[in-house]
Amino acid sequence: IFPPELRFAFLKFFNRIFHLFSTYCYFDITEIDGVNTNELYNAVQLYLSSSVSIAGNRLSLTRAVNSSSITFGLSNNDSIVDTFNGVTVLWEHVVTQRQTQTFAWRPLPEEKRGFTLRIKKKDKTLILNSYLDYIMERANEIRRKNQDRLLYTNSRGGSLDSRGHPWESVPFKHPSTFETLAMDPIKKQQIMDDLKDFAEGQLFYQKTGRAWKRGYLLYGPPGTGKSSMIAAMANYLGYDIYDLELTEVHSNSELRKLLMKTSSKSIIVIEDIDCSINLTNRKKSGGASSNEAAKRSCYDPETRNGSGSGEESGNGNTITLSGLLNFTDGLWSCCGSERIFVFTTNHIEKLDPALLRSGRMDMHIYMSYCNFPSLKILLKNYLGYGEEDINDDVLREMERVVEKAEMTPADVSEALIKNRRDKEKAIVELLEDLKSRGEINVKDGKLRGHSGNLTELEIVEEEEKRAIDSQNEEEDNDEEEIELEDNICKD
Ligand SMILES: Nc1ncnc2c1ncn2[C@@H]1O[C@H](COP(=O)(O)OP(=O)(O)OP(=O)(O)O)[C@@H](O)[C@H]1O
Ligand SMILES: [Mg+2]
Repeated sequence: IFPPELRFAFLKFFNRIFHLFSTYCYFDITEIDGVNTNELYNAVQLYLSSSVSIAGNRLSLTRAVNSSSITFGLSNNDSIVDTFNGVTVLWEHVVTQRQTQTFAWRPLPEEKRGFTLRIKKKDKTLILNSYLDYIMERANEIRRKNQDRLLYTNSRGGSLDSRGHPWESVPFKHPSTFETLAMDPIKKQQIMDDLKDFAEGQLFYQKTGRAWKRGYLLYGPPGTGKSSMIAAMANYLGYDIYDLELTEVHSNSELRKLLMKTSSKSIIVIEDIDCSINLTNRKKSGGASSNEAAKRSCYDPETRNGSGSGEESGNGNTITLSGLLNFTDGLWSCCGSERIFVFTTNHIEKLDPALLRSGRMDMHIYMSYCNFPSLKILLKNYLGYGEEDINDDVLREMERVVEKAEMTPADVSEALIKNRRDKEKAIVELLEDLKSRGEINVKDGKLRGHSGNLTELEIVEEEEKRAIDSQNEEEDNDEEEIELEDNICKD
């Protein structure tokens, strides 16, 4: 009887009256917002999956790509009650059929899915924002926990994939953990505490005005567990790893782009930093002592202060140390947060002292040859033997010779794997091996501890001191060079 316009206006009016007097307000979170996927929808789905109990009558089960576990979800048109800060809310999963599409850039799913959140009007201002933030955070946490770590590499040499990403990823399933890592337990605990403080330190970093990042320099002979330590860190914190191949990066700006495309909660690794690129002669490159170079640097602010992005030309690879330091330390390092930088090297003395200066890399970790505490961890890992399972004399003998032998944990692991079927034989052969290597080292005077009376800690300190001394010398030379440059400029 009524014309449709009138009917529509009446319904609208009625709806308004209804909402005016209703004690609830409703929020729709649709799966697809226009043509884009709505991140909040996925987050809510994941978040609710942690609150839905398996006891429900009808649940939807999903297992995402790269995920190692199954998540439960609300099935169609089901609802669930949740509480946050003492406020109760209701979530409903709404699924309706989509009307047939006439034209679309991208085919949309046939079903229109969404969540409706019902909150009491009086609670809306109290919780809405913080509740949604909390959901996003929880969802990220669940995602990280469910998903296997990812290992990213830039080995494609600067080319981008179809989505414009310079990084290529593979699932990362390294079994190394701090438990299996053979090193001094006290040092290990310090590193674990440091990592934990970092991961939980958002407020601290905010309060102190520091960028939320941390740098570790791992150094020591090959086979002492530097790469294993990185894997253990990633497994401990649940972070992804970005393995940065510096030789594949052609300029400082490319390095910056790579950094911008890394996600937070990740470890950015540069392995063998001394070998991957010649970063030592940053100011001397191109013969800076010649007049011509000095003149050029006078007019080129980037070369002059050594801290600009300084894309130098000439050799094919124009990435510079200042570019790298900007990457880890400068303003660019702060785009994104919660990042850990790890550099590894076998020769700390070859590194530019600028990298070693205090504040650059927050922690310098020396991965040493196998000592007695690490040996005990390896025996436990590979043979399942605790101290009580090994003959006391054998154990004391091992303790006496292990440091002289200068065997890396990789060598010891090899020796133990070889005889893992016959544990007694493994112990005997390992002891023989340790003894014979120790004797050879003492005979050749190879052990610095014997010839120069230095302990391991002193050796480490000596190496770092030598590196920093050489930096001071270099700075003196640089000052002379700059004076020369200034004179040339004045002329
Ligand atoms: N500290 C350690 N604890 C447990 N296993 C270790 C340790 N160090 C080495 N290993 C064993 O030796 C193998 C090689 O170690 P890793 O690759 O971590 O050494 P690295 O220090 O990174 O060597 P490189 O300097 O050559 O890269 C590992 O697969 C691991 O099984
Ligand atoms: Mg390694």
